[in-house]
Amino acid sequence: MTSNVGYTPADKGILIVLSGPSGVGKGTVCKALRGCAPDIVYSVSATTRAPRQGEVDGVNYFFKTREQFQQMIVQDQMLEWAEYVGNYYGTPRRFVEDTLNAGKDIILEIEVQGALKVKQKFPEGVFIFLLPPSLPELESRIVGRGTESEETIRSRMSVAVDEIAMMEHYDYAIVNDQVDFACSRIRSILTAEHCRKDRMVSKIQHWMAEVKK
Ligand SMILES: Nc1ncnc2c1ncn2[C@@H]1O[C@H](COP(=O)(O)OP(=O)(O)OP(=O)(O)O)[C@@H](O)[C@H]1O
Ligand SMILES: Nc1nc2c(ncn2[C@@H]2O[C@H](COP(=O)(O)O)[C@@H](O)[C@H]2O)c(=O)[nH]1
Repeated sequence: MTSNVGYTPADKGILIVLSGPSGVGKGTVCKALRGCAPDIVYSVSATTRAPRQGEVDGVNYFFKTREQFQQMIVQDQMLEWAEYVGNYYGTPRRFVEDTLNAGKDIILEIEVQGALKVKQKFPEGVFIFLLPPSLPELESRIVGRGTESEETIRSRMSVAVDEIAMMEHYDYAIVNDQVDFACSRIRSILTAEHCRKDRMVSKIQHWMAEVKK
């Protein structure tokens, strides 16, 4: 018999974490998911990194100074946070909790250190790791995006190998060969996760209690 310990009650949303090395296509896949899975809510992270061209505060990230970011940590506003290649990144806690409590699924696009912290708090979450078809293809995607300096690309590529080694802590791994395939695999995972009997237990227990009344 499997235990339902740690599983989200059926009336709560599912927390999905999407990680993968820089340039693998997390942002691109999430953007495509917005079109094909409009019910999923997206968590907007806070960061001390400077905005890239076209990035909008409050949409892509909440852009913060280091002082503001530290203040958010001290005030317990972060579900998790991590330092990645010289900048801080973190997930505002309240929005995630409110979304799950409202019964909606939410996706966090975050790196591996933060993902492990989330896993401690939400072991019932669904942890998905996005892989590149190869390391040369990963490098060519970061370079091709044209947003990073050569030095930053080198740093991100060297972290990438260690990040991929952390894949064992995730529930699913998807190769982002084509964006639409990656999206449909994520949707399939989510459909299956919604059907896990463990997630249904609290609902069934409620029905049983009603019948016994
Ligand atoms: N399946 C794919 N095939 C080819 N190119 C892709 C694919 N997915 C994403 N890309 C391209 O790779 C580059 C990096 O994608 P994206 O910015 O989404 O990566 P990311 O994982 O979010 O990176 P970061 O962690 O640095 O923010 C972009 O130029 C994007 O268009
Ligand atoms: N631990 C967290 N990691 C985050 C968060 N938001 C984004 N990220 C990850 O940081 C790197 C770099 O992002 P970039 O936008 O500078 O390319 C990437 O792996 C993101 O997934 C967060 O809130 N917490």
